[in-house]
Amino acid sequence: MAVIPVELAGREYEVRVGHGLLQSIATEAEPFLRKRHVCIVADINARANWGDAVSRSLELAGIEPRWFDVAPGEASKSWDSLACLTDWLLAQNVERGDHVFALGGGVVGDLTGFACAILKRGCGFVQLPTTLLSQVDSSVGGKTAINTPAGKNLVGAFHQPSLVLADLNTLSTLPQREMRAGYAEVLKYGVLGDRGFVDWLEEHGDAVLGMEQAPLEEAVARSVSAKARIVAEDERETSGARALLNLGHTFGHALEAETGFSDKLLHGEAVALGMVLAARYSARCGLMRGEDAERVTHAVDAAGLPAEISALELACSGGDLADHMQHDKKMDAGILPFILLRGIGSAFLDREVRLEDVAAFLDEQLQAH
Ligand SMILES: NC(=O)c1ccc[n+]([C@@H]2O[C@H](COP(=O)([O-])OP(=O)(O)OC[C@H]3O[C@@H](n4cnc5c(N)ncnc54)[C@H](O)[C@@H]3O)[C@@H](O)[C@H]2O)c1
Ligand SMILES: O=C(O)C(=O)C[C@@H](O)[C@H](O)[C@H](O)COP(=O)(O)O
Ligand SMILES: [Zn+2]
Repeated sequence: MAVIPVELAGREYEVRVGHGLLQSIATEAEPFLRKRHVCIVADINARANWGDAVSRSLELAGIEPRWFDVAPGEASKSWDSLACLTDWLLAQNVERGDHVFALGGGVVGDLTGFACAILKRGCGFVQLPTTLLSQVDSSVGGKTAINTPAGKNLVGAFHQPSLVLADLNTLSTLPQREMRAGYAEVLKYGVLGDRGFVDWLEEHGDAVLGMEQAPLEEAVARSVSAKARIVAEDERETSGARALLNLGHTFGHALEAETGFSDKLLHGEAVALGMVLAARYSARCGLMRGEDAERVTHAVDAAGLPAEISALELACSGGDLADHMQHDKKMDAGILPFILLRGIGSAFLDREVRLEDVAAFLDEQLQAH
């Protein structure tokens, strides 16, 4: 098992990455189980596959699990779900000192984390991520949110979990498409700040996607360590360091909005395509060599992720996509900083980008091929 600390000003929590953590959850999470029952917010597919293991461990320790089911999909990151969940948590008499557990992917983690941020002005929570994406990214760092019709994650809070248990066994039931989507965020850590990790993924990516034990554990642990380092440096995305984790997301969130947060494009797929667009735009601006942009495109394509926006056959213009970007949370005094690349492993925040130029670039990309 790998144990990665997330060190914040004055506090710290652990991300544990390993096999079989859920079947000993009562021991792993013992300090956060202070009553004879615990509230668990669960994605229904995660619960169907892994709920019994969790229940068994808790019940053996004399703790009753109380379940709140969440339907799969982005639609659950909504005001309606948040209202139902907070009402249910209140009905369970959750107190500020209690911990609510989130079992599932990023949707359940983001929704539960936000509910816990506002419940009685803040109660504890523990992340039990069951998708590759949530293990390497969303369960760590305390960004919690729901979507609104105006865009992605537009209402939320920073609220850190007290513990993250990433049980790699849970990935054995994850559909391959979801594995690939999570792999996009793994690749992101390399492209934004660790060229050596990109080299490693080029060699071991297939083994990671094939869920071979050692490479999978290494990929998850390296990703979590990269995220923990950045979050420790800039917990609330104020200095610019954390904004680099948004590589591919300015494009990606616009694509998710344009496709209605639907299954047509999963978050990880949008990020993969967004990374390709950020790399190509960087090359077009003369910031990065064209061959490095091609290398990013190839890494995305080789993982079975979408690399060409034209293939989505969107009925929109570059300007429409740029309009979605107006809601981006990085927008500052009318300027939207973009995360661009000087090379693989060298992302930076560019405040000089003109949205009209991005729109023109996207028009070219929408028509290419
Ligand atoms: N807070 C953050 O820092 C952060 C970071 C990255 C992404 N996100 C958010 O995370 C969300 C995407 O998360 P995701 O990719 O985990 O998607 P998800 O939560 O929608 O889960 C993906 C699918 O996998 C199923 N599933 C989950 N675990 C399973 C398992 N073990 N076996 C079988 N099926 C399982 C779910 O039912 C769902 O259909 C997006 O909303 C994104 O915005 C947040
Ligand atoms: O943790 C972060 O910081 C990230 O940016 C991680 C992203 O992968 C994640 O999708 C995040 O939710 C996007 O943040 P947002 O602030 O653009 O909503
Ligand atoms: Zn993301």
